[in-house]
Amino acid sequence: FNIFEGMTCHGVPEMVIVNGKICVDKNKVENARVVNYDSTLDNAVILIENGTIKSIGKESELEVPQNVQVIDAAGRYVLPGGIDPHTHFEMDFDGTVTVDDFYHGTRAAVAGGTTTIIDFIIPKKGESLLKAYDDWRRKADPKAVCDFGFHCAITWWSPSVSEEMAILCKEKGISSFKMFMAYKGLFMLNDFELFETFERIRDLGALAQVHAENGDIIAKNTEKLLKMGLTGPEGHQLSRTEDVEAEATNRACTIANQTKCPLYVVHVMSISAAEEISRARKQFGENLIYGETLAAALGTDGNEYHDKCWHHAAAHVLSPPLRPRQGTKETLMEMLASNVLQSTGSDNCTFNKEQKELGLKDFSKIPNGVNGVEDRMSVVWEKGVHAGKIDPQKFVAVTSTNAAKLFNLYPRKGAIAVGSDADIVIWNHEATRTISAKTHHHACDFNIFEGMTCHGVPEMVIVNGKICVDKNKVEKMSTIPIFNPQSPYLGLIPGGLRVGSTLRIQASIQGFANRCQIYLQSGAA
Ligand SMILES: C[C@@H](CNC(N)=O)C(=O)O
Ligand SMILES: [Zn+2]
Ligand SMILES: [Zn+2]
Repeated sequence: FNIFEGMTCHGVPEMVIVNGKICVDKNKVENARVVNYDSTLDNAVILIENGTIKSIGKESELEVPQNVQVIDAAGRYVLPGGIDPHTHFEMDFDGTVTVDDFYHGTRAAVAGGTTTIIDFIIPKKGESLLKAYDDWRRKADPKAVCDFGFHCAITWWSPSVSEEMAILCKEKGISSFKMFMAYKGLFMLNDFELFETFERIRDLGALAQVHAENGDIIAKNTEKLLKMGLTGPEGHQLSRTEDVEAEATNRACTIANQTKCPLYVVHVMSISAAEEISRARKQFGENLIYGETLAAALGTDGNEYHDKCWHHAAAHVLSPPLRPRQGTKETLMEMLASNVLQSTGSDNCTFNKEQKELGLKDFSKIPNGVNGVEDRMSVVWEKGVHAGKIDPQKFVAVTSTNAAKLFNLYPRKGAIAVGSDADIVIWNHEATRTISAKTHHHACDFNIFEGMTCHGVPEMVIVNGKICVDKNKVEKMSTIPIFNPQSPYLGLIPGGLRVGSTLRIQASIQGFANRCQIYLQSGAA
């Protein structure tokens, strides 16, 4: 009942800004060119209400409610918010912590057009996975300004780990586990353990991920190079050349095939490793093997390790390393175009100058990791769409939808569709931006894309229906909400089964059912 029923009033709030966040809950995007991974719709209108996409269509087909805030998207692409499936905010790496915490990291993500991130819970060897989960939630919940999910790393193996994996799947919505084949003594598992973790992951209906480098070869090479007196950052790449990454990629794909466990190879950094994935997908099936590359691998290369400035070279140290091989960036983009690789992450794992100096005398002590979560979308647009290698639909696939499908977020995330979350980017494909640590939103003091000019700028970023970045209109508004009061943790749909390149998602009873369409492969049970 409304006591003012039928009363007509002058004075309508067109925009309500709370703590710098435009909070009006009804938006209408018009004159939109809506691009999903499989379709493009011109002159479309999107109605958003309470954080969800209410309807999409031509103006004449829709009932536009009162006091709706109108956003004109004429001349722009309207894309699903980016999903970055690989970040490490506030992560302890061998005794030092990444400087991008969940506030700076998610703020940088949203500033660049990414509206969902999936970070990694990394238990120490011997540590309970459930305790590590709680630790990461304590870090993320109070600070994240966009939705987030988690993968969990398996850094040691025992019956208790196996047990806790099931609890993470069933009660916490974790549906992917990462094993390290490198970082000997810190995170690394041996082949016997890999085999058993893959079997467990298969039985849980989850997805295995690997960091594919041969950790034993790296350890021996590091010893040799340091003994020869080669301590600089160039030693990092020399200790783990492409073949060391390709060998482990091959081995992981073999174990996936032997155990029939679906595998997603993270941060594919070389042509050799990508070729292994191409072969494995042909030999073992495209439903079993998936691959991800990084903005870093698409936007820069291993020649940076020979820079005369030690800090510049050390700032580019991550694992697997950037490759000096001519044509690597272009080939990895072609592998995305031809669906040998399915997604792009950032592996955002940032350390400042003083932290990188831990390796001043020994390259193996340089904390591994670089930035990428803010610039990933623009780098992929510049090296992909603007370079004529992929079209806007494929851009959506590799920066958002494929990750949503692989990690059980689709169609809630990764689509502009009725019922999906209103995570939307208004993308100006003609505008350019020049990347710099002076203007980025990261907490770190270095940007590996410094000076790079990219076509493709997120002019407006809408997160769960709230305008969080608005480059053109409300200048004074803080570009990102101070923090998101309710915890935006995405309890992923547990136990999603992967059938083919789409997912058959078991609708969970926890209320996703009405949002989650069941995709049954033709002929699937
Ligand atoms: C530890 C983490 C980030 N660092 C990196 N990739 O060098 C990873 O290996 O993914
Ligand atoms: Zn890794
Ligand atoms: Zn990583």
